[in-house]
Amino acid sequence: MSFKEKGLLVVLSGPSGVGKGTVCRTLRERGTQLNYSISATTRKPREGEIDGVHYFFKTREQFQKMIEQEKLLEWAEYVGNCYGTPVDYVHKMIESGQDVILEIEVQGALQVKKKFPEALFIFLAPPNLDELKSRIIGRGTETAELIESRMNVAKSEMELMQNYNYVVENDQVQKACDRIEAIVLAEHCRVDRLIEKYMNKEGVDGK
Ligand SMILES: Nc1nc2c(ncn2[C@@H]2O[C@H](COP(=O)(O)OP(=O)(O)O)[C@@H](O)[C@H]2O)c(=O)[nH]1
Ligand SMILES: Nc1ncnc2c1ncn2[C@@H]1O[C@H](COP(=O)(O)OP(=O)(O)O)[C@@H](O)[C@H]1O
Repeated sequence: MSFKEKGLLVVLSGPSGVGKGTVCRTLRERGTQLNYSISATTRKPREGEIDGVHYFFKTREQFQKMIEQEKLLEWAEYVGNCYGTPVDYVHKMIESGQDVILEIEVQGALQVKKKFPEALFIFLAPPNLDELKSRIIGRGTETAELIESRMNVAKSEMELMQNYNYVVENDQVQKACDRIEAIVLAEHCRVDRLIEKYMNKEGVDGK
């Protein structure tokens, strides 16, 4: 009989343009054992984005229905569009012992904290705000007006980092990924996570 352990829910958030998408993609390329939740959004697809791969693209009405039917673990309106995490995927993975990572903005992360206080909250921080702006401009996906909106949101988002367990600076992508992998590994070894697993009668007594 083997010991049972639930999967870990990792919430990675931080301001737009800090590099969340890049870091998640790099973790995936490295083969890090994390499952990536695909969010629903009312945002229009960018060039190259595929429905069901990058996001589940929804109309406002469809998104509203998902909220009413309690299909979202959390959701938030961000710079004029709605984004939310489908709850079923997260539960299925965690219950079957697999880790899940959510790449979401800060308001949604705070909602997850209320529902899943045992999740691991990591705030990805830019080296400074000038660098953040350069990254958003460099990505070339936003108009000048949207860049300003995202920068204004970013400044208030930075103040919410105190709600997180860890802050990881994304100065260099590979270093940021090393830090995240180390944090996730350490989290798996925490006594308060493992005590139930090892002290569970079924697990201890079973041969
Ligand atoms: N709360 C919440 N935020 C999300 C979700 N999916 C994506 N986001 C966040 O929404 C923000 C905007 O996403 P997007 O338009 O794809 O732009 P980008 O991530 O800045 O390239 C980012 O901060 C994402 O992390 C979600 O399911 N819930
Ligand atoms: N550590 C880094 N150093 C320099 N540029 C970076 C770094 N991380 C990400 N970038 C660049 O910054 C831009 C925004 O990154 P992205 O992953 O889209 O951010 P987010 O998902 O947080 O909005 C992209 O052009 C990306 O290539």
